[in-house]
Amino acid sequence: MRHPRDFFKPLAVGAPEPVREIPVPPSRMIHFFDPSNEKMRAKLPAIAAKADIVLGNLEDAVPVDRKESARAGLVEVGKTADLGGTPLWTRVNSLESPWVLDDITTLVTEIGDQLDVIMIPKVEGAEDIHYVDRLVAQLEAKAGVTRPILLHAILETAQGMANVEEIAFASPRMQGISLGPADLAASRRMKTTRVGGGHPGYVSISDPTDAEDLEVGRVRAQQDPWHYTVARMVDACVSAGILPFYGPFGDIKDTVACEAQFRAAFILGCVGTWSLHPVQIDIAKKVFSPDPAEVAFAKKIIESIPDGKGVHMIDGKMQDDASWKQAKVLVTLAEQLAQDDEELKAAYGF
Ligand SMILES: CC(C)(COP(=O)(O)OP(=O)(O)OC[C@H]1O[C@@H](n2cnc3c(N)ncnc32)[C@H](O)[C@@H]1OP(=O)(O)O)[C@@H](O)C(=O)NCCC(=O)NCCSC(=O)C[C@H](O)C(=O)O
Ligand SMILES: [Mg+2]
Repeated sequence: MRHPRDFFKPLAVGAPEPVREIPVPPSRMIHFFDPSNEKMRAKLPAIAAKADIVLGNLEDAVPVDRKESARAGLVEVGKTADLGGTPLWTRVNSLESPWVLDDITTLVTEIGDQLDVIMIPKVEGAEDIHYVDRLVAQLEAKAGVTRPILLHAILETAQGMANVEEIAFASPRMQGISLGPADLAASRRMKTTRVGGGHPGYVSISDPTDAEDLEVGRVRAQQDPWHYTVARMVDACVSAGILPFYGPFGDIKDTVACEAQFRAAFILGCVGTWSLHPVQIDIAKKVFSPDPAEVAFAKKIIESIPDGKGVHMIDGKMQDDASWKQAKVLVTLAEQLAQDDEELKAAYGF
């Protein structure tokens, strides 16, 4: 284990100094695009104008015969596309794959100053992050990259889940963690073919209203199979000072269920999610920007309790030091998002 005092020294001579605080720009959605797809590359400036973050995906969903062209396409994006200041991320291939070394080497040396975050799939423990951390530092030094590239882990194996805390604390480069529900479901041998979201078999059932007939009057409600995982990921991230994200929702046509899944993650503490299709950008924006009515009530709490202490009744509800802090979370997020968004500024009354 590294000595805490060494944590902020570069891991290679000439690499930029590690960051002390993780930057928190609007991060409501990480929009995935396939850089081997010329049409998607051409549309990227328009997508970047709407999305908080754009991510060139090199891993799953990119066919084997397009791995090289996806990498080259992302280099072209980094060198030529006008993203108007929207952060550019990548998801590289997994660490056991034959492509990842070339992914990281090419991207850091060719477009290291354009790349904000490298997302690492299927992270199983701190050792995976340590490997990438040192490699990226060596490449940053070689290429003269001026600010450190951050790392983001995807939780998508049972082993990774068991080690989520050590992953979150593994390096000062750690920016955040996302849930990878498809790979995680497979790793855990969960019985679902869905990419995120609920399942009609995962339900709670009310008691029967007729003791003789067990079918009568019983209400079934689908539960969220990702509740435990997301909550644990949020705790690991917050305790390490990094950002938790939900992941993909694969049923692109079911915008209603997508919104419900995103909202559950938002309420549990996630700062954002992935969008796989342009339609999911607007859903994420709506869900991960706090509701103006809640923000108005939170502002009322803060205004009514200027020192944030003691017990108060506001609109019939008890408020105290702790609920003042809850209100602060909502208002701080709303203020941050409203800075670059006139519509939200008006909606929140700032
Ligand atoms: C899911 C898709 C394959 C659907 O694509 P398509 O059938 O082409 O959808 P549409 O016809 O509705 O598309 C309309 C137009 O929008 C463009 N489009 C579609 N998706 C994107 C996008 N992500 N970014 C930019 N533009 C997009 C289409 O080109 C159409 O354009 P036009 O013809 O000009 O009108 C597709 O959306 C897609 O490939 N999405 C990304 C999928 C992806 O990245 N998957 C990997 C992440 S999820 C994962 O890996 C699982 C995870 O790791 C885990 O373990 O859980
Ligand atoms: Mg995956």
